[in-house]
Amino acid sequence: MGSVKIEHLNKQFNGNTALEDVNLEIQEGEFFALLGPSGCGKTTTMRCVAGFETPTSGSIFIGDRNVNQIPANQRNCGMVFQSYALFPHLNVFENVAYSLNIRRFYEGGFGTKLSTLAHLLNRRLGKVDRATEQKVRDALDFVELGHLADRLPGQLSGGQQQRVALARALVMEPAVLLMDEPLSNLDKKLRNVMRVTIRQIQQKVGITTIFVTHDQEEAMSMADRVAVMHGGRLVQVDTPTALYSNPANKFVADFVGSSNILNGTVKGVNDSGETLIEIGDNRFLRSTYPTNKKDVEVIIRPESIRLLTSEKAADDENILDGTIELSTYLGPTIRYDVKVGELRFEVDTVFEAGSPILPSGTRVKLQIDPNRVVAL
Ligand SMILES: Nc1ncnc2c1ncn2[C@@H]1O[C@H](COP(=O)(O)OP(=O)(O)OP(=O)(O)O)[C@@H](O)[C@H]1O
Repeated sequence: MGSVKIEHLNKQFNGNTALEDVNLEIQEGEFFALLGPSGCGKTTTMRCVAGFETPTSGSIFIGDRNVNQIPANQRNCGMVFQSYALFPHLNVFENVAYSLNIRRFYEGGFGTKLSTLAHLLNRRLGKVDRATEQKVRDALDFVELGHLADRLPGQLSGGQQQRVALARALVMEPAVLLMDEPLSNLDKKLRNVMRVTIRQIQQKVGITTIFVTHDQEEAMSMADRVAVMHGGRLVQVDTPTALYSNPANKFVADFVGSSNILNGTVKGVNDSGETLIEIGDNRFLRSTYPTNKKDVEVIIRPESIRLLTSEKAADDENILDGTIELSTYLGPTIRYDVKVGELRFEVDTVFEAGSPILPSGTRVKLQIDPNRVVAL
């Protein structure tokens, strides 16, 4: 069983809190991302699961088993790191075979220990018997590196090295795969390719995976569910779509995608049950988002705003008059910075070939769907 449960996990380093009451349940086969800025506790959470860090308090279960007292090498977790951590003097095949040999050493009887040690002394730890050779070949074929089995890591690209690291973790058939910023050393294009590769491999194997990243795009595009962390605490655990459309607070809204965040005052509820919010400058927005607060933070995604150039647009609370201050061409989209009185909005529109990019100074109207106005 590869499910993971974390209960009331706390971790302090020299009296400083790194994790505070972290509670998580990760389902078997789930691809789960831990997302947050540097220092928020992602790696510490993962290291506690792996057994490299001892919790100050709290419990960790892998399947039904409480693993608090179980050493790292018996937790059946596969690890993939940012740095690949391959042995430079062993070829690809030997690197993948390494962990199998180590297990053989620990689990084998005296004779096996002796023969594995002999390999070690000969610096031929990668050599395996026929029974395990097939496993290594299968793992390499799985990550499509069978043809490079004889290469040294230094003769591979970053993406290929990371696939070797993945094969080395998977060959052990772990219950849980733990990946700590595995794509951070790769350039953007390769990162995008590797996201798809890792996700496809994970789905094929069906292995429970915990993936640590500070890159929201990475987490959102790969994971079934994402836990957003901040200051050692879990802020929100949700599917990528729910995180994006219903952020629990300003931190999540800001960290996951870009947002227009305004201070608002709730003025009442109209006949349709919509909340009427004053956003300053005697301007109002209607929101279908229920709130019982008076002072709220209004969150609107840049792509939730329609930019109208027609003077004829009907007057409505949710149509604001503004002026374009800056137009930025981003390839598939155009980002407009629009001034509305003292307020500023970022608006994303889809770029259509042949249609003009509106220049600074253009008078526009911003139409905001009440369903897309989040009030927190
Ligand atoms: N071995 C350690 N000794 C002391 N403090 C530590 C140790 N490991 C982590 N910390 C502290 O615990 C906090 C959480 O660190 P952690 O590495 O888990 O964060 P992170 O979210 O993974 O950050 P990053 O994305 O930069 O790796 C940080 O304040 C860090 O300085």
